[in-house]
Amino acid sequence: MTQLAPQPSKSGLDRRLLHRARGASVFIGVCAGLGIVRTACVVAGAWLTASLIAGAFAGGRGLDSLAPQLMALAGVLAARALLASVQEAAAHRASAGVKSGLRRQALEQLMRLPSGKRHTGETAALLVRGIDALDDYFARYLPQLVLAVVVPVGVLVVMLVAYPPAALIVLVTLPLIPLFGVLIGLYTRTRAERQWESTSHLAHHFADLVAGLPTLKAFGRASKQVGAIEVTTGAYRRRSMSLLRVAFCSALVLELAASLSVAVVAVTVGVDLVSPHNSGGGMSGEAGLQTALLVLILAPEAYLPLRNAGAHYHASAEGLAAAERVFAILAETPEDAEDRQAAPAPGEPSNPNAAAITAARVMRTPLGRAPTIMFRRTVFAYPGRQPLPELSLTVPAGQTTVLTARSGAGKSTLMAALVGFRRPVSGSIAFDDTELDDLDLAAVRRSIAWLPQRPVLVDGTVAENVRLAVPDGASDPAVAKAIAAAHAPAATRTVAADGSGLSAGEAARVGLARFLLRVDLLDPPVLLLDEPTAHLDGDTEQAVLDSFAPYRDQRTVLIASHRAAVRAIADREVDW
Ligand SMILES: Nc1ncnc2c1ncn2[C@@H]1O[C@H](COP(=O)(O)OP(=O)(O)OP(=O)(O)O)[C@@H](O)[C@H]1O
Repeated sequence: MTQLAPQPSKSGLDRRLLHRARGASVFIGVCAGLGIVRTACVVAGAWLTASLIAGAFAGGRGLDSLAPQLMALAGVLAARALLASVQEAAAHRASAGVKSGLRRQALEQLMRLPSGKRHTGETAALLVRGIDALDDYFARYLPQLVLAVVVPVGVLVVMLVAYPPAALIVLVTLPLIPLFGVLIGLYTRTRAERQWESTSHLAHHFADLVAGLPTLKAFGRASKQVGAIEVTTGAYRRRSMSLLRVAFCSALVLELAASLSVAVVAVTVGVDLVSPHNSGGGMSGEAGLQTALLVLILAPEAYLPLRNAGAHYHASAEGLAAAERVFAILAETPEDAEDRQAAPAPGEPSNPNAAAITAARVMRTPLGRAPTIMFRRTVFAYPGRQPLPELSLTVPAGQTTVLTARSGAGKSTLMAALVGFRRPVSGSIAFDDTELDDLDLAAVRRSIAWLPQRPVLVDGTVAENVRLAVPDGASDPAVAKAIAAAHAPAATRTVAADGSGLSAGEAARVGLARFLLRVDLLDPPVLLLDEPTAHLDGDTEQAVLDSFAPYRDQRTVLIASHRAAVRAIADREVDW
């Protein structure tokens, strides 16, 4: 089983994030390049400012002789501003690329994993707001982190040449900033995780509440939810404030450490300037003042990027916590997801063959024409429930088999297992003589048309809903043919995702039209229909079954139904 627990990045540089993000290494290279130019600008700006002030005050030079230096200083300041905006633009571009890449990978992975117990609201919050929060990491923290390496080194080298005692003080005090930063960061990380938990919980709660609002109103319970929302939002507020508190305190600590260090440098330089013989620094006259000013201007610049990196780390903590969860999804295998959704309750049997089955999985060709389907001593189990009774069943090739077992016996579960959305905890499922676990699941799914008991609808027209049957889309005439055969509502009628706008029978017929379109266009050899006529009146049911008759020919058809009209078309009925 894959480790799903978050793995904190100790360095503040999340390697998995950079590895996953295509173009991130180019971005870091650009940041480093810009950082070197920026360091040169910082040093040049400091040197020009120092020589201007020293020239004017100690050298007594006029505006005419200082004009070239003033022009150069203006040029350096303009270049610095330009660099900052280029860096900002590059950072936002890189961040947008990383975010869309992560979203795409996560969505593709979610499509590959079996539908399970993942909460829609929580997943939506993770993929939208969570990934958006990475902006702070890529657009702010990462560039500062690169600057925090490049700028202090450049500044230290210049200070070492200009005035070694100040360089020594900066060298000794500079590590205090990252040290405090790491200590505070470790503390913040847990809080950021908790904060993200609150965000997910809130999103999940709201999504559930909105979905269930009609039912709550019908039972007069809607107003009671106000209290529950107050509790959830209260927890969210408290955690946000606690995270902000830590962020403010951390900024204060880093600011204090940097200010005290600069003060020590200033005192040393000041003392040396006043009494040059005391330290042997030889700071006197215009040159001495220029050196002193250069050191005083450069000293805060050495600490600034580190302080900024510390501050931006807090802003990026939420994005990093969300990224951990995205990585957990990306690391998940279909077996993990199934374990999560079908883990046997304590005391229930587990599937001892699971590891062997996974290891032996091989890619085979799609199913042959109308295969025989066999369930051999198959047991399904849902978490916290008694396993369903063991089932052995043969669905003969090219025939229509109707399952008439009682409600709750496991008919829908069995169909979901044939398309790989459920795995038995013991026993096996085979198409002809090949076990499902030895077949390529994607190919198996292409060979099956499945009409679930409650077809999923999306916001849009009936035609758009029907067209979802095939990945590559379908022509208007093909959609119209399927709609007519299923006696579904007009193609232009609008449908809401919750089914409102259509009666239950009409929604079922939209699902049926989608199913028939898939059969028409993909010609799958296996058809699974779960209660296809449950909401239809007798006449419509008969008309739908008549339209369906040609599709049954030469295919292995499995239908779950108790309806007499459906049972009448069966070659075989099975009850258990
Ligand atoms: N997601 C789930 N979590 C927990 N238990 C489940 C889940 N889905 C189904 N079950 C349980 O598994 C059993 C079989 O359910 P299933 O829907 O397969 O039965 P069915 O024969 O299709 O029922 P019906 O004829 O009413 O549609 C039931 O007891 C049901 O409560």
